[in-house]
Amino acid sequence: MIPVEEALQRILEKISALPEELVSLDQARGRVLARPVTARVSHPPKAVSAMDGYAVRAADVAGAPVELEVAGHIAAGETFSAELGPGHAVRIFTGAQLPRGADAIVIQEDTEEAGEARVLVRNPVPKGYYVRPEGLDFQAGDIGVSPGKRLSVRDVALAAAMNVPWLHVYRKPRVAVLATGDEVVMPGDAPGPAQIVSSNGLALCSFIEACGGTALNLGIAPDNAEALNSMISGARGADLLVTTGGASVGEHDLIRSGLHDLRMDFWKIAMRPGKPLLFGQLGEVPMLGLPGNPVSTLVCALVFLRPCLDRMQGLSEGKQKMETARLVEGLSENDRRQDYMRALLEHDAEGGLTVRAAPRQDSSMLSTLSHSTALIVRPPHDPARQAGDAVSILRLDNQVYPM
Ligand SMILES: Nc1nc2c(c(=O)[nH]1)N[C@H]1C(S)=C(S)[C@@H](COP(=O)(O)OP(=O)(O)OC[C@H]3O[C@@H](n4cnc5c(N)ncnc54)[C@H](O)[C@@H]3O)O[C@H]1N2
Ligand code: MOO
Repeated sequence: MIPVEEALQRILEKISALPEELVSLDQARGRVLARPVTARVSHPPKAVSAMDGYAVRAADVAGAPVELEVAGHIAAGETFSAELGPGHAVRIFTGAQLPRGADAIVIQEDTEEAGEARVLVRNPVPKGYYVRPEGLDFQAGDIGVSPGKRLSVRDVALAAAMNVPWLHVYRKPRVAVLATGDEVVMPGDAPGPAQIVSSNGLALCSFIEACGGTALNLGIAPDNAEALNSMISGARGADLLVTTGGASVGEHDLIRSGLHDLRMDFWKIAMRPGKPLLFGQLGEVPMLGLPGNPVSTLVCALVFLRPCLDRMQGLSEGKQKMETARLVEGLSENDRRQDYMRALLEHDAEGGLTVRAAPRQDSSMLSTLSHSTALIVRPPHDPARQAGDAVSILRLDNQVYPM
């Protein structure tokens, strides 16, 4: 059994960033940027008013109250060619460009009409008051978003404002998913008397999509080598193949022994759940063989599949972010497998983070996994722990990237 860290390293050695492609902005959210977003315009392109009111010279209203002559009217989108002379104001609206000579805005609430084309300004305003100077937000040539970032809605908004309608992003990883086993049927089908419903195929597809990949669901292969080889050939051309089930030692477990084109790198790791994990290459396609127990499949997806998807998309992260929490109840000594225990996060009276392991850790129990908010990660041979001891945890609520 090889350690988890070594297994991850050996997997990642075989995974690299996919080529770039160009996408339109409306397809860009959630993709990982491959080249910088560089502003093609400045924002605002010229100084503009931040309020509805009057553009003035601050020096003219220094002795307010004072009356000014209204020399014109500028709405957003209009330009005003004349220069604002001393003793004059121009009626202006939010987003409209300031006339030359104006250096401040008086909001309309602080004015009064004073006859035909005249306005009374009640109070003085400083230079620059309610003026958005040219390039306040960004200047043409500024870098808005740097490569290697997964694009948020805010990044898309910024790229749009920078007038960059197409972005270079890494291609989405295409990941083929094959579930195996005579005992599992597709969700929605009626299970036979000794059958259960397959959760793993759909769970993996949904995990892959949530991590920014495209899942190719190859269905469920029965436990016979011919059908398995035929169905798995559907993964040709994918960037990665993930199987679930059939990875262990039983005579119906065919993933390790029954695949014609498999070149195995390693099998079996010091991890619970997830011991029979397999990694290799099926033809040209890297292949991750996950154990069939549903919790094992998903914990392995978090620990191994997620870093692969990140790397293929050009993200440098990849490593899971560990935190610490104090145990609510003690734990007995760990054996030689790194343990990922399903658990609930809580807070103590002082607001400190605490964690409580689920009473049953059976790797078939999806209900426990679904209700858990964290995994307690215990290294091999971790000694017995008492209530109050600090342990490492992985949060389950923020492991998949925020939408
Ligand atoms: N003698 C031994 N038996 C087992 C060992 C071992 O070392 N020696 N390892 C155990 C461990 S740990 C695990 S994990 C499982 C993994 O076995 P497989 O990867 O071969 O998976 P299966 O045997 O096919 O299935 C295990 C379990 O999961 C259920 N399953 C399978 N596919 C799905 C699916 N798509 N959706 C939901 N549930 C699924 C299946 O019905 C079994 O209950 O092996 C242990 N045995
Ligand atoms: O390692 Mo298995 O994945 O414990 O249940």
